[in-house]
Amino acid sequence: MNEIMIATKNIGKVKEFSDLFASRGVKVKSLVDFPNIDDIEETGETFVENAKLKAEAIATKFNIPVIADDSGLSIDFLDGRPGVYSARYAGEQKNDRANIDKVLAELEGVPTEKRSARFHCALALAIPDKETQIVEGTCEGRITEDLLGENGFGYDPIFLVVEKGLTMAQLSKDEKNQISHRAKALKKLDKLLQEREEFIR
Ligand SMILES: O=c1[nH]c(=O)c2ncn([C@@H]3O[C@H](COP(=O)(O)OP(=O)(O)OP(=O)(O)O)[C@@H](O)[C@H]3O)c2[nH]1
Ligand SMILES: [Mg+2]
Repeated sequence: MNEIMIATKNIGKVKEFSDLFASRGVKVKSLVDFPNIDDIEETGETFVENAKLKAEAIATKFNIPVIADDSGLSIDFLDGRPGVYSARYAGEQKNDRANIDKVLAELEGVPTEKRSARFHCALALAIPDKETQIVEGTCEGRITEDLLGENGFGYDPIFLVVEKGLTMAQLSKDEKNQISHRAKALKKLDKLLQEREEFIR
């Protein structure tokens, strides 16, 4: 395999997948190059359901193997929210800063030990006429009280990676790509891709 389509319009994800796949010698294409394709409605209740429906819709449309990523942040104090609504938590405009502000407002006054959270990533690999394969990865952390760092995307500036003492946005892209929910899920997908190489050529 030397090229893979990722069913996403999220530039942050595209950049991370490009870096993650570069070390595997695989070029990443995405829906950013196909702006006329409508967003696929995320009607699932779980990351897995949404990843599956995005991957299968685009694999059918293009008749090629496709990976989709459905991911988000689950905060324990908020009973797992924003969860599958992470991208649109503060509204349909999908504004990272507005999403962060909403989370920080909801956690105002909540003490450090109650600010635990984790990122989830479900990846679905859909290959026309084959059964869709699913893998998942998580990354544990804690929500800070202020934004710190410029790297990454989404909620990275308020997600403290406790063992590093830094937010995800303070890590370099290589550091994030060693520990992130996405990187962990992709490692699992690697195994599947190796096993299923014959399907992808
Ligand atoms: O700080 C973060 N670091 C991450 O590593 C990360 N991964 C996911 N997220 C959040 O979860 C939403 C995904 O929602 P999502 O899977 O529906 O994607 P999306 O709607 O942005 O694009 P698409 O792939 O659906 O086209 C994103 O927008 C972000 O808010 C992250 N935040
Ligand atoms: Mg989405």
